[in-house]
Amino acid sequence: MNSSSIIEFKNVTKQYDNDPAVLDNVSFEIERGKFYTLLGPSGCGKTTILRLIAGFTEASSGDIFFNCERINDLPANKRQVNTVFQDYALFPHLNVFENVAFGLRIKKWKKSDIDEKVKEALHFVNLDGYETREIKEMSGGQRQRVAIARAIVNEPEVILLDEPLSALDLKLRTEMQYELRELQRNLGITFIFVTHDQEEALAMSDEIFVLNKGKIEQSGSPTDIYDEPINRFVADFIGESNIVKGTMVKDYVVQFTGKQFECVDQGLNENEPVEIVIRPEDLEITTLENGKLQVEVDSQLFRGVHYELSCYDDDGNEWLVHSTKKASVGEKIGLYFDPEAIHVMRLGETEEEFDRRLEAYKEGDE
Ligand SMILES: Nc1ncnc2c1ncn2[C@@H]1O[C@H](COP(=O)(O)OP(=O)(O)OP(=O)(O)O)[C@@H](O)[C@H]1O
Repeated sequence: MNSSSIIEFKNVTKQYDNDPAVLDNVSFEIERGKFYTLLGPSGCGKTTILRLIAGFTEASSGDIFFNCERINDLPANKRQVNTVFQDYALFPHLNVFENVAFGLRIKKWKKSDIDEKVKEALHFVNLDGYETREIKEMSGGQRQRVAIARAIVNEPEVILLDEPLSALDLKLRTEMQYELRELQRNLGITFIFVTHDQEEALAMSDEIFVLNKGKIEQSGSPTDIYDEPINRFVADFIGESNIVKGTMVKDYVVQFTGKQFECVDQGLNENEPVEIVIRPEDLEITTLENGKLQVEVDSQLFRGVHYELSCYDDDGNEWLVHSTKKASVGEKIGLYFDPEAIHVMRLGETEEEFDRRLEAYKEGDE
């Protein structure tokens, strides 16, 4: 275990009865003081990972470490973690102060210490002066803050947050994203946040784990995951993408749609079949002659900041384009892109193989 790691999963599997594994031989490390996000579609196992860390459920096999100690058999109340649930799980009959103080009262803290700690926690979440308010008199965003205050008052080493923003409307949700991120930086506590919203994950995290069907497909920083998705699932799940089949002709040359293009990838085999990702915002509308691809515009929507065009090439591949320029439906246009805009994905590449290739690519960049 790395010395900066606080949690480690080693080959952890979770299975209910004879059903397929909900988590399938999952291994990862969580470093102290960072903001992690578990991202993936419904049912992929995100909450199960949180429950295993919190001690609300047991692993079927594998080892879970906390500060280098194996904690598989440690009861939930002995673990240095607190959970903020999706519905906040506040006590409706207690006021704000008592909700936050609850854990400290159970630990039989002195009244004066409780007063001080609760005030401090409420200050951290911008709820000074709300001590005597009833929970039912609080808005969704305020309830969320009470739930966070209740988690931080125990000074856990790790806070687990299970879709804590999903009940909020879009504007409040965006505000709370900033606040949560700020709070995590100020507290320096490790946050493990669960969401199925990729934009939220990209905006908030130091590290993202992308999960699918009980496995981690890819882990890395938001930019690594967005710019260099390991496979079709990650590319599709994180933002919109154009994905086509191609062939790596040789280092720095890739072929797709029957043409060869300069790219920045190297280290793959000659003539290896690959998949190509180009993000819609990396495609520029230009004249037919100046385009690297020639397409016909099938539909166009105004999205406020940009136009979203759906276009087709002669082979029937769809190309999504996000552009501040507009075109006309039925018009034939050219699409231009830089070599850096082409992301090459190896078919069936493991995360280790991919990481080695990403490192080599980054070193070549420096
Ligand atoms: N107690 C249980 N018994 C049987 N199956 C369970 C149990 N708890 C969870 N599961 C199954 O485990 C799988 C993963 O569930 P989990 O709650 O971890 O997913 P999730 O990624 O958090 O999904 P969501 O975003 O919908 O909350 C699901 O298929 C779920 O039905």
